[in-house]
Amino acid sequence: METYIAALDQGTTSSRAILFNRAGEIVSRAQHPFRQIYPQPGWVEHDPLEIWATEKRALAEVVGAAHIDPKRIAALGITNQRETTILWDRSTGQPVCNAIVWQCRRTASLCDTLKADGLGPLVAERTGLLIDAYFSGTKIRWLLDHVPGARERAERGELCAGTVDSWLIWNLTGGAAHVTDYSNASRTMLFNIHTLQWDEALCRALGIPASLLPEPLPNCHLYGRVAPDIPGLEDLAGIPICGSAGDQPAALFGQACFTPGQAKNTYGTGCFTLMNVGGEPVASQSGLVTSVAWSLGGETTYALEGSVFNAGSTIQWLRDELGLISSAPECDRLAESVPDAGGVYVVPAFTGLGAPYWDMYARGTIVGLTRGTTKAHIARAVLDAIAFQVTDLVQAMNADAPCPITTLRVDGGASVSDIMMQTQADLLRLPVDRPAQVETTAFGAAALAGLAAGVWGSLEEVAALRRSQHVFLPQRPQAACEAQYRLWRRAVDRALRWIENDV
Ligand SMILES: Nc1ncnc2c1ncn2[C@@H]1O[C@H](COP(=O)(O)OP(=O)(O)O)[C@@H](O)[C@H]1O
Ligand SMILES: O=P(O)(O)OC[C@H](O)CO
Repeated sequence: METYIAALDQGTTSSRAILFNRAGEIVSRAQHPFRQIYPQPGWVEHDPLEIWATEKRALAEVVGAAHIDPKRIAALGITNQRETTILWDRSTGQPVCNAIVWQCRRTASLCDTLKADGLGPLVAERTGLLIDAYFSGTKIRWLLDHVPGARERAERGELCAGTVDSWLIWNLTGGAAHVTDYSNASRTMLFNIHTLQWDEALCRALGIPASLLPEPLPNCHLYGRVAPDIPGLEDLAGIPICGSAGDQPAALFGQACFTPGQAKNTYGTGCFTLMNVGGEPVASQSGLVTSVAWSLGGETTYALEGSVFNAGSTIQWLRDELGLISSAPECDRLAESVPDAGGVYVVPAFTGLGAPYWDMYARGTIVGLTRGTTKAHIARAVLDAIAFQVTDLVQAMNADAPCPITTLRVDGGASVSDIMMQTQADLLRLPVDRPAQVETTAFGAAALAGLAAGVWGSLEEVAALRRSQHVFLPQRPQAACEAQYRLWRRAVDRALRWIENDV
């Protein structure tokens, strides 16, 4: 009889659920977008109750659509937008305010203070990160400082803090489990990636009581079971929740990058290039960070990572704010209608720039406009910008890693764009390998849960499920690509340090 594995993929712009069978095929899927809340320039929030409601609905729908006996679901895996921070009441389960999203820059000045206080080297050594508003630590601190009564309630042990994995597992287990996995924990700036525990010195430096934090656990682990009384999920009661990872390490896992040196890039709201660097963290000299990718069977695998804050979100901006396109695929069609961007460069530093620049004060810019610039050139420049940013990451990674990347595996919503994938291969001078199944993030979570539940017996079995759909090879002359890349770097210079004070 067929066995199924359910995965929740809680992304920045939508909540998804996917049901996989043992062959790793999608049996059913459901997806619900939710509100992006921008209370001030540079600030981004989500409503935690909306995240839970949309994820719960998606899960109920995938099971309903598959017309299967829910008892055939062997395991539930969770994957999530990382760093986004939620604070909630331990007894009522009610969030104390909106979630602060990973892209939010509100703690930029606090980060400057921590840097000025000389905390940078300790953060790098213990957590593998650098000090930036991106990571959860300063977001928790901000909530404790700004939500009335929060610090007192936290000190009395009345509140829970967590990233979205913690929030979902808490809700799915009816409040029985306040946990996180090592990959998510390692994005907080509070987690020691060597000892796999919360770091007391960093918690103290940020003024965060340890009682607030979830229990950090490995990625294949029985975190809890679906509670019996969740409206809409009654049929799923008792299903073990036994796989969890942040969406980027989950994609690395789902892409079967199990050998050190293998790398992937995910083209979603942002872009995230991760390389499996094996059992020891790598200290980056090039503006990358190191996080726990996963920990299975007592063995921890680390990933070198470059994160770009705005990628697919730039296509959404063309659609929603500028009204230049009515859908993301239309961006491809427009871009394909011109031979190149006509000298236009878009730097989508809407919320600053992440790796390798790490400039919280950069802002977006468009340069190279002429009277002949059309919206097709802008669309093309946006797709180019995404590929340029990934080129920045791969170059940094090649400088840090023991051996250079030989193939880039790709996935994520925007990886369906052929024109962008071709541009990527041209710029990198590398094969860009897109799998048949681009839902690698959800599959990674399902694979972790399926391994824990014994649906799959080994990493080799999981790796055998991956198929390439298309491998893009470099086509354009190298000299032209290099000239274009040099202009990109010049455009980035124009965007850096655009605003000087706190956002
Ligand atoms: N045909 C397309 N061409 C280019 N980009 C696309 C296309 N379809 C979707 N996208 C982009 O993919 C992104 C969504 O990817 P997804 O992996 O679902 O993101 P997330 O997990 O961050 O919510 C959106 O930002 C959207 O602009
Ligand atoms: O929601 P995504 O796929 O853009 O991923 C968000 C990242 O995890 C943020 O670090």
